[in-house]
Amino acid sequence: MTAMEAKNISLNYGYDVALQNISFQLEGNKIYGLLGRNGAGKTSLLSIIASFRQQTAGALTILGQVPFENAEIMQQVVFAYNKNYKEESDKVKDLLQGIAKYRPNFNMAYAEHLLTRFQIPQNKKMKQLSKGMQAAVDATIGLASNAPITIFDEIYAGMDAPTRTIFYEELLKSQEECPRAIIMSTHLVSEMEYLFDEVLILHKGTMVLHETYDELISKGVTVTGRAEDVDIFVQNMRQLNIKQLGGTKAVTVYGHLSERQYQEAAKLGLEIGPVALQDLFIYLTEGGHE
Ligand SMILES: Nc1ncnc2c1ncn2[C@@H]1O[C@H](COP(=O)(O)OP(=O)(O)OP(=O)(O)O)[C@@H](O)[C@H]1O
Repeated sequence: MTAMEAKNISLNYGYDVALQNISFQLEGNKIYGLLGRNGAGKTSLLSIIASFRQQTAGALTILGQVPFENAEIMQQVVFAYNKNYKEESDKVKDLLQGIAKYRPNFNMAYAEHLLTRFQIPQNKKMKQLSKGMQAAVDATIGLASNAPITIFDEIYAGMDAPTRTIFYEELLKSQEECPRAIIMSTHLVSEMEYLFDEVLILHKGTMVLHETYDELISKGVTVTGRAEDVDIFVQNMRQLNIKQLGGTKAVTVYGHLSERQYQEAAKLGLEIGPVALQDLFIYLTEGGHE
């Protein structure tokens, strides 16, 4: 089922072009990783999906309808981002109760379970929580809303590693119980890649890639073995990453290996392993492939 469709979306801020001719579809039961370097346009795109902004050109539909100023559809989208709670005197539990009122699928029992796991005191005022704790409340709102389109815009950066791990665990569990389209923009590519069913890469306001995680990861391999043998094997290939430890070298290359290359690698005793999404991401957004 198509949960969202963008057709030739563009966004200008005055004379600045932030998004150019973006088209893609999201299905209702997948986790999407939205990657892009600083200023690529991720937040701009997510704000349009959440109806915080309107595109300059192009068409967007959510569950078959135009979302902008459409109250019914806006309830179906939750946009979790690092909100500024400096002035927020509401206690955590009151904030959640307020949100639950206009979110038809909000699961308060689950929200309470999440707050307990994140060790957030529910009776504290929002403005009295630390940045990381506020981010955990943003994550709680995003997960407990059970919205068909759930967006997390880089909310993880302020969370410490144990909190992020709890968030990832809960995200996967919650997606299994209540599948939806989840879009996560991130810079934490290597620690989050296992979450993604599909990956979208924005670069300078254009969508340079939208593929399943498995397709994307098959675009490269890592060749490991004796340094001299690896050097000869990869000499005519596009090298994305090189690591050397003593006489052993691991080189990540872009492209598929032929059957003959696999045989040659085996003869040389080279190990062929997967590519890290992070290496592909850096390569695809460095301009090296253009
Ligand atoms: N309110 C605004 N007014 C003018 N230009 C803006 C505005 N918001 C964003 N931009 C510009 O639009 C472009 C895309 O910004 P956006 O915030 O969408 O990128 P991003 O991919 O989310 O970046 P980051 O990873 O750094 O958060 C940038 O060139 C930015 O300077």
